Amino acid sequence: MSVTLPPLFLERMQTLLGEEYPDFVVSYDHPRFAGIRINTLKISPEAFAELTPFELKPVPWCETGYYIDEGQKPGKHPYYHAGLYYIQEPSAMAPAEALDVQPGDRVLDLCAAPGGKSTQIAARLQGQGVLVTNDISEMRTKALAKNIELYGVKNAVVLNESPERILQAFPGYFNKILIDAPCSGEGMFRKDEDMARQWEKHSVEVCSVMQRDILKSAAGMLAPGGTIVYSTCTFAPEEDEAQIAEFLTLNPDFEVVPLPAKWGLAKGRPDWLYPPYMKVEKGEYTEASAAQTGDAGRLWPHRIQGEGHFVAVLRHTGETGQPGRTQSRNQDRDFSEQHQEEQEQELDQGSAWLTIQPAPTAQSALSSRAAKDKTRQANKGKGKGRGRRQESAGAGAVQDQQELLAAWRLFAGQNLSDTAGMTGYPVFFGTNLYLSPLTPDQLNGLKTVRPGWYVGTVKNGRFVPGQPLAAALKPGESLRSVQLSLEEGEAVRYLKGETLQLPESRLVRLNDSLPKGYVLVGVGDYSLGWGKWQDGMLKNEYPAGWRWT
Ligand SMILES: C[S@@+](CC[C@H](N)C(=O)[O-])C[C@H]1O[C@@H](n2cnc3c(N)ncnc32)[C@H](O)[C@@H]1O
Repeated sequence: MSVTLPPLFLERMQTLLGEEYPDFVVSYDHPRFAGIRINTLKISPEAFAELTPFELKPVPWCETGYYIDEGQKPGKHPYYHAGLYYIQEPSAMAPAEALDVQPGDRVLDLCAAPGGKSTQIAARLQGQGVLVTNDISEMRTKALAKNIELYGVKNAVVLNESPERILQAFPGYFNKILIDAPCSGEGMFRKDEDMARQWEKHSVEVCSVMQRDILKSAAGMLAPGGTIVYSTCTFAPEEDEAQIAEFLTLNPDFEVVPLPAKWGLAKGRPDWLYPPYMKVEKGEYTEASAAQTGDAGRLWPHRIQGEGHFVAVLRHTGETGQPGRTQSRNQDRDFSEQHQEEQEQELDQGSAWLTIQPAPTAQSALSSRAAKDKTRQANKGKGKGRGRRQESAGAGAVQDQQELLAAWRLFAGQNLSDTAGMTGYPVFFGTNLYLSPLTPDQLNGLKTVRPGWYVGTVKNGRFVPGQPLAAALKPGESLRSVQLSLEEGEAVRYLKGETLQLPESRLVRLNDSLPKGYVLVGVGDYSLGWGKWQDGMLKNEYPAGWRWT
């Protein structure tokens, strides 16, 4: 066996798996499986198949997932920097698929860093609805925020909170919740030998306690009729079936939705709820709850091509639209419908939701009465306090915010086409402007890493567009764009931060825009970042922290 596995782990797996055990153990001698998932916010799987440099083989349980051969370097390609795919272990693609996210849903990803499943959820939302993505680890939320930005997600809020505190802000709010729980990681041993070295029986017990608490908070945040997907990358029944059996015993208004009996997915194991080494008395769970754990799914490394996962789909049996089980602020019927209605009502009442229509000229952007009125409305009540990291907005700050919005409108008018979908609640962090799918009040008091889509900031009185703005735009949405070549190494030179010589004839210009100014730079049709063109030179605006090294 190429991986050294903890003896106690092997002993327990032998007890559990019996006749299947030899196949399970032999699977650790095989090479691990690597995969990529196509980011459909940027490209369709069909279009990617036309340009891919990799040999692709479909992952059966994920329409956008593909196996790639070990040894290929998908992280070292300009298409990776264009956010065309996420590098993801194939069995880890199953939980977000099981959540069956639809455009317009309100989704919470509670244990989300570094963002594999959040980017998958965002692609399913297609920019409609809300994704609140959270992780308790401040350090890990940095990678999460970067991935949300790289993959061109416009409608996500990134939090660094405990589930209990999110529950206080969002009781009964979400119709889909993913808990990709912290776990003892037994399914990671082949991929990451450190996990095997750090495993000890104790970690199963510690993780079980965390998982129970997270499930409890999630139940309180789910709207009637909603769905929670609970997943782990471990095989220990204490962290898998036992969590589900206990949850159902405590929450009889939930049921397990069976996973499809195909693709080599195995069923959950109710018979593992009382193995000799687990400290539970028979009868701890109701019979119905115990039986339902059989409808959960297990991905085994000796049965499928992947490292292993446990997935349970928990559906609240209450009717969507009925008064909530919790004191929900939002007991609604159809989420996309409601979200749209709320926005329209707010617009009617002249309140905060903002649709930035790029203004045709500088003058009209600044003098537009309507724009000024809306700005005033957008800033109403801003002094009441917001996300912990947000600046408190005194009179000076409100003035700054009005100037920031005016600068943004001016930038949008001079640089973006009217096909660019620029909508959201304006949220200000100092001089940084975000467009958020949630109101500032909804984020009030929460430790917010990104309140929404970062569009830019003001420096020396001028609007400087953000990298996430570029990452989420398509070439036709910017008045100036350029397609750099892959073969001649232009794209890599841009990604390394070089200034490029570029004749004016290479610029694609819309609406008679002048050549001088911000240019959306792409590899082929897929945006990478900003450049500034003047006199045959493309000045590089790709951020230092994102560069190709
Ligand atoms: C399995 S990893 C998540 C992987 C992620 N879903 C993905 O697909 O990229 C589990 C995460 O849970 C986070 N975590 C641990 N305890 C937590 C808690 N109480 N609330 C929220 N997140 C927690 C960890 O920091 C870790 O990033």
